[in-house]
Amino acid sequence: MAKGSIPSVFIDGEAGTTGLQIVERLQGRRDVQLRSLPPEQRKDPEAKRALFSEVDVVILCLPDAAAKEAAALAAGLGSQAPRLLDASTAHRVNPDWIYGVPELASDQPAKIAAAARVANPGCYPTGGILLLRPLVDAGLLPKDYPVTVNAVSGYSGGGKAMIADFEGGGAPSFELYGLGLEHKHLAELQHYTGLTRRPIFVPSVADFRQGMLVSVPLHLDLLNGSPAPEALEAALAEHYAGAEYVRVLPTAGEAKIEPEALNDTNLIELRVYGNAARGQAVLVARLDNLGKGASGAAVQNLELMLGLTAAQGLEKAA
Ligand SMILES: NC(=O)C1=CN([C@@H]2O[C@H](COP(=O)(O)OP(=O)(O)OC[C@H]3O[C@@H](n4cnc5c(N)ncnc54)[C@H](OP(=O)(O)O)[C@@H]3O)[C@@H](O)[C@H]2O)C=CC1
Ligand SMILES: CC(=O)N[C@@H](CCC(=O)OP(=O)(O)O)C(=O)O
Repeated sequence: MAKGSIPSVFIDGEAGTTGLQIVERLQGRRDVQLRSLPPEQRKDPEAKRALFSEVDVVILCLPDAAAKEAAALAAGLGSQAPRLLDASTAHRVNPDWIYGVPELASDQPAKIAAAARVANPGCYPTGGILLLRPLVDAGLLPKDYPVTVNAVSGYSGGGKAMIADFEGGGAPSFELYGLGLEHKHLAELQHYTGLTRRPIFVPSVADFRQGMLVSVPLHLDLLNGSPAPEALEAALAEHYAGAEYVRVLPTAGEAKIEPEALNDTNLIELRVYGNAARGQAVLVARLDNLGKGASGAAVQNLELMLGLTAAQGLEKAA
């Protein structure tokens, strides 16, 4: 039950890249009351503790260490504790938290709706998991398939520091990274796809602010039943039938795709590029790293947690 007549939300880290975009998405909604701390108190634990006890949900948009501190602070409030929605990497494979990908399985929305603690997914895993999990569940992709996930992100994915680097001219126009093969998203990527073999993940960042492509090359003869590319597309389409924000689209003969088309939306598009004669395919997800990859997903989860509808949110306050 809400602490007031309209559910209240505090965004801890509202001055950061993800936090600001959630504020933008929630501002003016009549069905949510946004609470805030004065800038000089935004890192003050006492001020946070007082506000945490007054609100229904705290959205954590903080670095991992600060997110863990905030979660501990909330836990210390006992029955006054707010529900938490954490945008950081800190709790994504923690069994005490519910993973905030509503499209993961048919019972996931209900789990998110009932959860006291929800971990918003990472931007790259959102693409990788939505591409791969239905193929694993359908028995097409063997769980021990040697999966490689390649991806490119806009530089806002690196938060305020990376934005300053790129916009200040201090960054290269394109760069591969994560080449130590220990990227922080690997744990959730493997856990929620159900893969038993650790995937190889090769992220990259380029000189555009926002947008993302995640791609997975596949050798079709190594999949169960050597499916045609169309069978992979059909399995994805069947899994996401009715999913509001996921579109499974034909490639329509196109052999290229750019990353920015879904910016400022909460949509994700999934495509299967295939060459049946060569027995090869590439799965591609396109999303906004700050939309379905972060802030849009957070608002989608918040709506589930509070029983709000997206349509209500579109009616701005008079
Ligand atoms: N950018 C993206 O595409 C995505 C980011 N995320 C995750 O969201 C979280 C936030 O990232 P992002 O917004 O990009 O990062 P930013 O660096 O842009 O913002 C982080 C904000 O948190 C503030 N902060 C740090 N410590 C505290 C504290 N103890 N109390 C209150 N505020 C604090 C920072 O303040 P100050 O400026 O003073 O340091 C800053 O304003 C991270 O965990 C990130 O991994 C998740 C998905 C995508
Ligand atoms: C371009 C860039 O640096 N991207 C970030 C991921 C952004 C993100 O989604 O991070 P979390 O969801 O885990 O918080 C990175 O690779 O660390």
